[in-house]
Amino acid sequence: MLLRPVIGKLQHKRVVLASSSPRRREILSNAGLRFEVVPSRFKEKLHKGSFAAPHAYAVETAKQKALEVADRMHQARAPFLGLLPAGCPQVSLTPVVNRCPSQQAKDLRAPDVVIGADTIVAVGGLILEKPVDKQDAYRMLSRLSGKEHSVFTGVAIVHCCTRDGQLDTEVSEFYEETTVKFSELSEELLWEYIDSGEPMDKAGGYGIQALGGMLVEYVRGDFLNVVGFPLNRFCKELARLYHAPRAPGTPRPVQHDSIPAVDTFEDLSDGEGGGSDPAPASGGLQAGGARPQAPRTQEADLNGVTDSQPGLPAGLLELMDGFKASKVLLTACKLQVFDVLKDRGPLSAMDVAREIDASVGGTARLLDVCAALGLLDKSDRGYSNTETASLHLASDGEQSLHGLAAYHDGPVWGAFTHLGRAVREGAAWTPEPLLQGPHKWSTEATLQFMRASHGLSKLTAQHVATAFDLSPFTSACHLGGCTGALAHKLVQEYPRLQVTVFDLPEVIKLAGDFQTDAQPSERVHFVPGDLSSDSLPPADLYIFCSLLHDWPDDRLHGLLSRISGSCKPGAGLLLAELAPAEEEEEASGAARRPPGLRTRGVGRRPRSPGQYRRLLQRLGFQDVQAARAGGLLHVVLGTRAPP
Ligand SMILES: O=c1[nH]cc([C@@H]2O[C@H](COP(=O)(O)OP(=O)(O)OP(=O)(O)O)[C@@H](O)[C@H]2O)c(=O)[nH]1
Repeated sequence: MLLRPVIGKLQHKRVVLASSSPRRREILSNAGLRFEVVPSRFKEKLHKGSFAAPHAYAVETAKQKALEVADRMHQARAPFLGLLPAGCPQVSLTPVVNRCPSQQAKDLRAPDVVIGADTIVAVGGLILEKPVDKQDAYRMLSRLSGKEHSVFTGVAIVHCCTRDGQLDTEVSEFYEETTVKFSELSEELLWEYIDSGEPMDKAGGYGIQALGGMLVEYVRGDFLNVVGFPLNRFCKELARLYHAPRAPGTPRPVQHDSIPAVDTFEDLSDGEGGGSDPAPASGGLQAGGARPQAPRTQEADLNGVTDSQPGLPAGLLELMDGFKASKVLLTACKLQVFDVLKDRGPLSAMDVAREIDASVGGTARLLDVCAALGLLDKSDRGYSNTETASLHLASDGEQSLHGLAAYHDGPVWGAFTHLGRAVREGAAWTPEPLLQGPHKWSTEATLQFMRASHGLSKLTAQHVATAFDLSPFTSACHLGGCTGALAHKLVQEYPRLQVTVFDLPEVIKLAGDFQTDAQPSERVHFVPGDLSSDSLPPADLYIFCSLLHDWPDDRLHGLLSRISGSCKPGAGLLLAELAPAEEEEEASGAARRPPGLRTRGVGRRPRSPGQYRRLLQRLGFQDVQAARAGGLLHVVLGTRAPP
């Protein structure tokens, strides 16, 4: 695999993307880079007039963004130290395996590499950034109408290391220019576009990757550079940094004791360290088990002197104390910290303590750790939610995962607290209510499970519904469809589609509590039943979502062959299941997999799309295709062949 070695250069490092841009995150994760996201707080207000050229402004802003994050992460190590027992080494509180997609918690290791970027549009001597309001977007877009302009993205790659408690950084920076020509835009088109809301968080007021693409006559240069990150140039820069032959006596380009010497990279073959090898990130842990960092042997230190001491087992230490960060997050959710701060921050610790009815000292400590984990922002004026916290950790809102947090803090935490007993007795690693079987679930236990499932389904529904064009189907049945979150998304997307939600009677009875639309769709029907024993409602598309990944093979084969047997030729089977850890990490370093809702423990490794494809083909399905759904799931669709 020739593509991987370049990105693979960063594989064993703690890489941080200092950007809130979802586009940058996607570009880099699609390229297989593993990283965390810590948005920069650097205010983009450098004096433009003091730069000789627009690109210099973009590069300097990118650099300041990255340095601010490197510095903050370095500072943020302090609040954790008090949490560790005396004599405990300074290790991460958060194992990679527990990182939720958007929480990107910080840990105690300083980052190895921080990447910052800034995209601007330059036209007629002016620099355009993101519009501040609609009028500003109008001014920008009318300036671009009918003309060519340049898009510059400045990028800074900051290598960090800590010496005697001080942060040392070394910056590589570059920029890329792309020329874009707009068609003449009528007033009507302009306002329609502005009213779509798309321009507001985009440099120059347009998104070339979406509706804005319709305004563009041609592009000269790297398209991804316009979208926000010049991937091609970035890879060349990595290759230059890590491959460049060193003239005798010249310093190594990267001065960091956790980055292998240039010579080491030069020797890497594809199979060894170039990225196709699912070796762990530095000190990181993969779902399914600890993979301690390989001991460091002959690496160069700052002065080029080799150090033959073996490295510390950072991965193991992370694994040992990672649960603390989870508990901090779950506790803050349970105490409604993120609800109190939503739309109201910054608030002092005292104000928050009053609202959550807790001690001031205890609250201040909790808030500090949340800030160090990247869940809250802390300033002189107090604490406020990060965007992620407001979006996913407050209890209201379309993308809230509050229910999932409560489920983990309650039944899942309980099950894992008694893991030793479960192992001794050979019991499943399963929350007590699920263990007893659905007919024994209390209403509250069922509701708690459904809240967790509902949050996760709402988050993934759009991706699943649109991974393939399902418009040829007129009836679908979501098996284990729980609250109907996916069903409602499907009927929104496909106006001809009728969807049946099939789930246990206990679940269906309570599903009505989760309907938020004033007018629930008449095209969604709920049917109670048991997958393993009852006959399935007729449909020309059957769907499973996040249900089967940890089922044993025999049970899975049994169920799918029953479905295959009852499908008419041409009927579809769509499986949207968790991607295996290494695949998901390849696709998205930032989007790490949260524990599956129906995971019976942390046991079975999810199947790959190839495994599902082969299984479906064996069961009589043809034209089996696979697609990725939002970094977390992969979706496989097959059509029943004539017998
Ligand atoms: O065609 C497109 N052009 C630009 C974009 C997006 O625009 C923004 C540019 O803003 P900036 O570089 O300041 O980055 P931010 O979003 O503020 O994130 P940081 O946290 O890194 O400052 C960028 O998101 C581009 O992706 C686009 O989407 N399409």
